[in-house]
Amino acid sequence: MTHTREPYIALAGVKKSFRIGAATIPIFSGLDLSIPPGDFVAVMGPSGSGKSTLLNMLGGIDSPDAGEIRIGRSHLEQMGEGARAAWRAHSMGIVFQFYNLLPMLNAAENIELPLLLKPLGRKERRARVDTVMDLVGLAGRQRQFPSSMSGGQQQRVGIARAIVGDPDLILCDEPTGDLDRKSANDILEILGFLNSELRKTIVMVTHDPEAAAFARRTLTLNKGEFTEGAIR
Ligand SMILES: Nc1ncnc2c1ncn2[C@@H]1O[C@H](COP(=O)(O)OP(=O)(O)OP(=O)(O)O)[C@@H](O)[C@H]1O
Repeated sequence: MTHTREPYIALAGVKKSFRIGAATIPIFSGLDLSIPPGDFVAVMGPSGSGKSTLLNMLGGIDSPDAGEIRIGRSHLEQMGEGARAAWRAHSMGIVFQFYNLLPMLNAAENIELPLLLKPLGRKERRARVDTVMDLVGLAGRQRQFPSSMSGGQQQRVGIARAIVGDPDLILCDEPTGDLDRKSANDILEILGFLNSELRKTIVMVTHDPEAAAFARRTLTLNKGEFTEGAIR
């Protein structure tokens, strides 16, 4: 039996700049990154260093100007918008700082949303929603609306929605940025469980060194380059 040590996420020579009027603002001019399957990586770095831009490119929401972004067997930089949308629907889930829940839908309906893109019957969808709600500690709260939930509970809904399609990759953009310490740690423990028990690969952008300590590895992004470890 051969053991491959292929990275799960591989960025090579990624270039990205934004144009504002006549000015071009370079963000990355040759970014490399290698993340093995099943890792839990915290990405730190000063404001404006490109953390959200990186996450958007890993999620196939934004594309690089040049270079390669491979996730699993998929070369995102070679895909058109339609193929990337299909890849997003099957391969990754995103957890946002401010939850991004739809206020007119209850918890179960919010979590069910990504499944509506899949060929699943209503019964199967509801069974999967119940399973992930149990997993994040929201059993029995199916009919509760986001407006009546605490921040920590809303983020549990956000995580359940991210994992209901069973993606290999979870991207988190400041997932605890809106939470008190206790709720933040509860959320980070759930992410840790998803990583260690369900083998999800997690990339989490955070400003919080205590949050980063829950990851297996911390990278700091600064001036277009990664360095190993947290900001000192
Ligand atoms: N769509 C865009 N158009 C123009 N400039 C952009 C765009 N998106 C990001 N930028 C610029 O790119 C740089 C990196 O932004 P990004 O949001 O990725 O940084 P960040 O590290 O996530 O910052 P923060 O920690 O403040 O969230 C910033 O200078 C930002 O102004």
